[in-house]
Amino acid sequence: ESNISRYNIEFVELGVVGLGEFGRVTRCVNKLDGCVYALKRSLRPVAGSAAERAALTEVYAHAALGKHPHVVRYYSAWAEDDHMIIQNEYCDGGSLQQKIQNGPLRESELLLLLAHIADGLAYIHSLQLVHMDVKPGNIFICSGEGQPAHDSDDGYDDDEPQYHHIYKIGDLGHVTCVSSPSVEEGDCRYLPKEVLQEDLTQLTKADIFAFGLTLFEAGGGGPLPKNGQEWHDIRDGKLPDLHYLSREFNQLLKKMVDPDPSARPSAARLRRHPLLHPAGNK
Ligand SMILES: Cn1cc(CCO)c2c3c(c(-c4ccccc4Cl)cc21)C(=O)NC3=O
Repeated sequence: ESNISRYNIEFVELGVVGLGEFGRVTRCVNKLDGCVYALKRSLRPVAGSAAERAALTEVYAHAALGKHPHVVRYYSAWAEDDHMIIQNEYCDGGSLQQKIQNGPLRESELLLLLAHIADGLAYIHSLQLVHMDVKPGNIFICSGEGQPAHDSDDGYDDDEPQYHHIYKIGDLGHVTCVSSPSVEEGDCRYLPKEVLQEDLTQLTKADIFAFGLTLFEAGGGGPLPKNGQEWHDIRDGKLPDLHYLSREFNQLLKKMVDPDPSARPSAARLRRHPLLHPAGNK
């Protein structure tokens, strides 16, 4: 282990924000620009392995996706000491999975999540790419704290930080192109039946399915089954109602997880959904 690593030269570790078989994610400040980043450090995958392809796909996807307000931003990636390191935007509000652990989101919050992630997915799909691992653990929250939402002379006291958090899609390790012959399956709890059956003809709708179950779980419908009869019931369109949510929202969730991928709304359609434009309903 040489300690002249770029990681140690350019960054100071502030804390660990994630640990897993994938490696470890730390919150680091870059000594040069003074900004805080999330750095994932994982064992360098074996040359020629699926893990190496996934690691390269992740970096290619980040480079191709560039900057978007609802996709976690990529800054750099490098290899050292037998490890792979990717430097991304640090989202200070934790993941949606962590937020759900404190209780389900109310409908107004679910609509913000719907608007932001539909926007991010529409962008990814517009580049002929698909995420393939949409789930609460891969959606991160930026508090957006401090940026005054108003200009200075509108009567709001400026020292009051404005809280309006932003949801972003992260972890592009399963990204592939819509016409890809091969797919690295994501988390089976969010996987639609057609992908399991190797029907890869409508991959953007697999992201919509996973996003529908993500919203269902965020609305208190979890925990989701990994297999068995309950898993199949959901794929047969039997998604339980969430009684404290509106009928329209429940109908939308059912459309997003429809057994027929063609019946699911595209991300672009979701962005225009009446639930997101109440004024238009009058
Ligand atoms: C576990 N974990 C916790 C966080 C911080 C949430 O407040 C986190 C982040 C990322 C990632 C991440 C995911 C996949 C690939 C690379 C990274 Cl850095 C993982 C993260 C990432 O890209 N940006 C993050 O904030």
